[in-house]
Amino acid sequence: MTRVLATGTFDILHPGHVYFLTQARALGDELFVIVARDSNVTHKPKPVVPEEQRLEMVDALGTVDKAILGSEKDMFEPLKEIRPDIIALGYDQHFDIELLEKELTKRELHAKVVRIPLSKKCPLCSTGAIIKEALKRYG
Ligand SMILES: Cc1cc2nc3c(=O)[nH]c(=O)nc-3n(C[C@H](O)[C@H](O)[C@H](O)COP(=O)(O)O)c2cc1C
Ligand SMILES: Nc1ncnc2c1ncn2[C@@H]1O[C@H](COP(=O)(O)OP(=O)(O)OP(=O)(O)O)[C@@H](O)[C@H]1O
Repeated sequence: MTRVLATGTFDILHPGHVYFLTQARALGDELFVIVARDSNVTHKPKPVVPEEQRLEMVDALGTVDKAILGSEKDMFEPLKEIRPDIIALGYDQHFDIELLEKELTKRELHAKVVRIPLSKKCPLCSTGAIIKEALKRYG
């Protein structure tokens, strides 16, 4: 069994997320997802949807075998239990593949890190774009 791990904020689900998770799932036999904690989303505006609700939506997707909320303190903590064979990174996730693999090896975790490309064009395949459109109409 090849276990794949995908991570992300997943604030306001859209087909880009479905594409990312479907591609990640296709890399192995089962897909685990770590949903980012509200307190850790500092690289962009805070999520509109609270973490428990983001988790509930991701966990309900057919492609996802198990979704959990990440650690608030240490991103490597949940990996000790999940022990993924492959980690799928999104096209815009700010991690360097080599550096991440080195940090994993240091902790005796031996996952291959793979980057999933951007999906083909779709009108609102970005949480930021959905929020902008909603503000234009209702703001
Ligand atoms: C291997 C790995 C483990 C992660 N573990 C956590 C975690 O435990 N808690 C958390 O809040 N974020 C964790 N993250 C970070 C986020 O889930 C997410 O990748 C990050 O916020 C950037 O993605 P985004 O642009 O979708 O928000 C982890 C990321 C990676 C690559
Ligand atoms: N259109 C897309 N194609 C492929 N992957 C995507 C797409 N949109 C999001 N993802 C991936 O899904 C994961 C979670 O995405 P995230 O929660 O950052 O949403 P987002 O729509 O990219 O947000 P924002 O628009 O605020 O940057 C990330 O790994 C991201 O790269």
